[in-house]
Amino acid sequence: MVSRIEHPAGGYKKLFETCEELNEPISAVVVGVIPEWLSGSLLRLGPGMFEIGAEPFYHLFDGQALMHKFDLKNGHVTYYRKFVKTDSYVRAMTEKRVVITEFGTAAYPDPCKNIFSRFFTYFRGIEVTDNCLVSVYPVGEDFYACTETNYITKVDPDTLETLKRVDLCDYLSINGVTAHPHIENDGTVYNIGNCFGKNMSLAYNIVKIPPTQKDKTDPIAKSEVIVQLPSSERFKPSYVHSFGMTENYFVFVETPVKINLLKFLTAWSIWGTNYMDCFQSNETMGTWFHLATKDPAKYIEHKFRTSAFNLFHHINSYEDNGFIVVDLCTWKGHEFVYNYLYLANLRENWEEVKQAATRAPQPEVRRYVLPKDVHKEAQGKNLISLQYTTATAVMRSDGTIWLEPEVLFSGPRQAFEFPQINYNRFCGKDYSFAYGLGLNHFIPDRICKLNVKTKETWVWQEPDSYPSEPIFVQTPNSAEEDDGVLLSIVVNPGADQRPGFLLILDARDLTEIARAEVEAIMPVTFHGMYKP
Ligand SMILES: CCCCCCCCCCCCCCCC(=O)OC/C=C(C)/C=C/C=C(C)/C=C/C1=C(C)CCCC1(C)C
Ligand SMILES: [Fe+2]
Repeated sequence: MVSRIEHPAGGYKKLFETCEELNEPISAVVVGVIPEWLSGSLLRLGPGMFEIGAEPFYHLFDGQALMHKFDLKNGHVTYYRKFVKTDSYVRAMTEKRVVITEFGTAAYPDPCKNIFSRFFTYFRGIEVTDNCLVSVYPVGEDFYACTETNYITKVDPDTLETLKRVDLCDYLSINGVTAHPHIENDGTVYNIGNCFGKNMSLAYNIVKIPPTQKDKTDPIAKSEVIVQLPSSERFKPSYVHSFGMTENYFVFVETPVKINLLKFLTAWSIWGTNYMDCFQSNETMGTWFHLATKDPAKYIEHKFRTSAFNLFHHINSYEDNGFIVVDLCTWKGHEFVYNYLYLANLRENWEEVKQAATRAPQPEVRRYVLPKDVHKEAQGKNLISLQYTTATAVMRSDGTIWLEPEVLFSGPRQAFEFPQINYNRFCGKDYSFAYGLGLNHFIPDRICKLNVKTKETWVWQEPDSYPSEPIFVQTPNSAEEDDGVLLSIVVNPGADQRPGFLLILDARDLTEIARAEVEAIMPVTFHGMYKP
């Protein structure tokens, strides 16, 4: 699953260039035959504007949200994209400068304002961004583009029009929620987010949004916090990007990448500070695993500990004979991986890109196994009796349970990231296959498949081609877990014609079924969904 390709031409730099939105969908040229049953839309989000006039954005997670759509119908394909008209975007367009502070770029006061109005803007504090460049997901019958703050933006999945901004703080006690909710087949949405409570009390709150209501009222109005998980440090919550869910449990991994709350809250009144400035690593805590039951939603007090890693994406979790199996895309160590994702670094020439990635935390796909029942008398023994894994959990004299993982995939500076599974059928259940985007020194250059039971791997890769997270779509009425297709947006900036395409792979062996090519280059996209 490691890359066989180098990138001396630096075509990946195009992933980080501003593009224009489209006035109408454009037709694609289809090579191959698209399955008849594949009728729907691939929706994806990412940054599309990397500067406002002469003011650059500095970090990969700062550019203004661009929503992409590939429509598939009767073997034909069209491509469309629009900027999401967030406050961040609209005000930047109006004032022709960065108005709202983004993840790694601070906004400055309007130089045209007089000293008094600048003074009052200062004391209003810095506004939290609604730049929803990370993903899109359904809530009831609606679709929301999101980042990780308290703002989500309702969009029309057909026209890509921006409909309204929703402030989750109006309904829930949270400061933000992840862009990786879990969605059950009936439409129930679960998510997790930081909550900086009253008296500086800190917790991670799990929230539940019910499915479509009989009376057609907005399900978000009925959302609630169902359980609180404690923070390892009083004033420093950890950064949380995703969480795990089995049939009966929530799994939350608390990593050593911390938000310094005092800095975060005070920084908001100091011009020039951004979100990235507020992170700091805890060099001694390692990583903590937390469990809670789903129904009734209740925190479980066991103290699961392991060595330090960064975690962005859970792959899947499931229960097996009294154990909880948790598969993760980890990055070893406590240094924040996002420190390596400044645009200046990603736009470097290939040799420099490789050099920088050598110093960064190293990726590894790992399986951790947590015992549901823990007995004090079992001190010093491995509590895991599942025959198929080498993962261990050992109770120590202080009552903590030390976890050691089984490595499912490891390659130097070769990440299996942006994982996907056959979600509708296998989320929370014993499963075999994970699909992912292969990062070569942080550059996405292949699509990978991993059999988590046998560790067998498959790869799709082409020279000078930069794919996105592969989304699995199941063949209707199929029995096999991997009977379906993978959809990925690929750019090949060196191509003479039609440098961007929708790639359709057979999920069984990653062979190409078809591609739908367009006369456009798409900047990087992070996450998205297939809407049948
Ligand atoms: C697709 C290829 C990309 C090329 C390089 C990728 C390298 C990947 C390395 C690891 C994987 C990382 C995955 C991250 C994916 C992603 O989509 O991240 C985007 C995240 C964003 C934009 C997060 C924004 C978060 C904000 C603004 C949070 C704000 C807050 C806090 C920091 C504290 C609590 C309050 C609040 C306001 C929520
Ligand atoms: Fe993510």
